[in-house]
Amino acid sequence: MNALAATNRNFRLASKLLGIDSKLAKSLLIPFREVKVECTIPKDDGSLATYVGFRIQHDNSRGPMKGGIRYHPQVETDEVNALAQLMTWKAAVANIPYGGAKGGIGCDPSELTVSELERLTRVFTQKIHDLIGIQIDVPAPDMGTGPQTMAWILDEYSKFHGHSPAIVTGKPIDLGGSLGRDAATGRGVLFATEALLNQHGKTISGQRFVIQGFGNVGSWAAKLISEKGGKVVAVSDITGGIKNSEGLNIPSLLKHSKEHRGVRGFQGGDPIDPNSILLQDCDVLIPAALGGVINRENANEIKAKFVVEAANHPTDPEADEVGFNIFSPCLLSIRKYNVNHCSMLQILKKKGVVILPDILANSGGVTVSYFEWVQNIQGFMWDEEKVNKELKTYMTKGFKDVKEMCKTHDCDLRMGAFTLAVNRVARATLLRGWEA
Ligand SMILES: NC(=O)C1=CN([C@@H]2O[C@H](COP(=O)(O)OP(=O)(O)OC[C@H]3O[C@@H](n4cnc5c(N)ncnc54)[C@H](O)[C@@H]3O)[C@@H](O)[C@H]2O)C=CC1
Ligand SMILES: O=C(O)CCC(=O)C(=O)O
Repeated sequence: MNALAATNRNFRLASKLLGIDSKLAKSLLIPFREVKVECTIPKDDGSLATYVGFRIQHDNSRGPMKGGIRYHPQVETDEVNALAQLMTWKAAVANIPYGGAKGGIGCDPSELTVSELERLTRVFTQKIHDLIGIQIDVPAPDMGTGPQTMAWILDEYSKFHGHSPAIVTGKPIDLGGSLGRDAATGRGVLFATEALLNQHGKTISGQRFVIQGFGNVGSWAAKLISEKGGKVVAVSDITGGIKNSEGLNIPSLLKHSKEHRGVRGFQGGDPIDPNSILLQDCDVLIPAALGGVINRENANEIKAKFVVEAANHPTDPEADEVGFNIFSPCLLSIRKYNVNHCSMLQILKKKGVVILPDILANSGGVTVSYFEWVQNIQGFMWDEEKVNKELKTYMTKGFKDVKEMCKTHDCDLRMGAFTLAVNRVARATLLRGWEA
């Protein structure tokens, strides 16, 4: 299922559970603004190249819109729309005062030089600078981007609007970035996983973890989990996969990955086909790369007991469902019975796999982005201990709030997170008098 259809499906299920009428549901679903820009830059060899950029702003009822900028060949309208909508729900689950947005450029950053990336980022910023703003829409890093990308956006934006550190988060510390933002999504994944395991009478230590993706999120999650005594038995990235049933030495793997730009060739384990990573034997599977990777083709073969969604929408609803589509009468006339009936058909659930959904599991990144924005606005820097302590408080509260919604609506964690989020955004929308 395409990313947008999948996200819309989760939204519709949640609004039915909440009893939201179709008029309000429509105004919650339709994006505020969708921008597509052509970015033409000179390449280092003197030729010209054009890349398509997007900024999609989904909702601002709870505050300025917030969300990352992704550089990846698969960036296109529906994907960015889905990611923007997920940001709205994620910020609401975390209970931070933001709406949702997402952006990106359809390009392969590994094929561009640093100076080409800088020119592309600056042209993209020139095209969207009047649509973003400290109280309007605040970008951040996502796949294929990082602190340097944010520094270029900050600099280009500041040429038009004066020095504006709060225009982006996830920027370098020297330009007003927050201590702890780099690690925040991975650290949030650790806190959320701890909360989940504790509910099941388990701790991080003693569990075997498999992680897909060894970039910002995957590598920090691996580091923090292994420091807590978790055994990371396999990881993969775009370059390859590596496995060691005794547990990989994560500090050595991090060093190798930095030096060789990927995990391939690491000597502390056996190489595996990266396409087999999700099927490796483990207790906790952490997809931390692309969307839609757990799908009806592989869901039956997943051996993990827990899936912690560090990536955005890694689980295709077709992995949750068999012969179940969003137009089925079962969903159109949904009642609690029908949701349970439909969930009976879910592959992963039938296997007893517990899924910690993305909008909760990876909300640590945007939460510390919020702390960064607050620090910039106040002109006062927090120490890292305070950042990490506050992050733990937010992640633990998010988990508790989601569990309460699960109890109220007798639903799984994904629907618990969606009902929590949609309810909060719906309340803000109604209070503002924005119902369509
Ligand atoms: N950076 C952040 O703060 C946040 C990121 N996320 C999500 O986490 C996921 C990862 O993002 P980042 O770590 O920031 O990106 P990144 O660009 O730092 O790392 C991406 C990783 O995925 C790997 N990868 C790409 N294609 C792959 C494939 N086909 N198979 C295996 N590995 C593959 C890359 O080699 C790299 O290791 C994305 O879904 C992103 O939207 C979610 C919340 C916040
Ligand atoms: O830090 C942020 O503002 C957004 C991070 C992001 O893009 C995400 O959570 O998917």
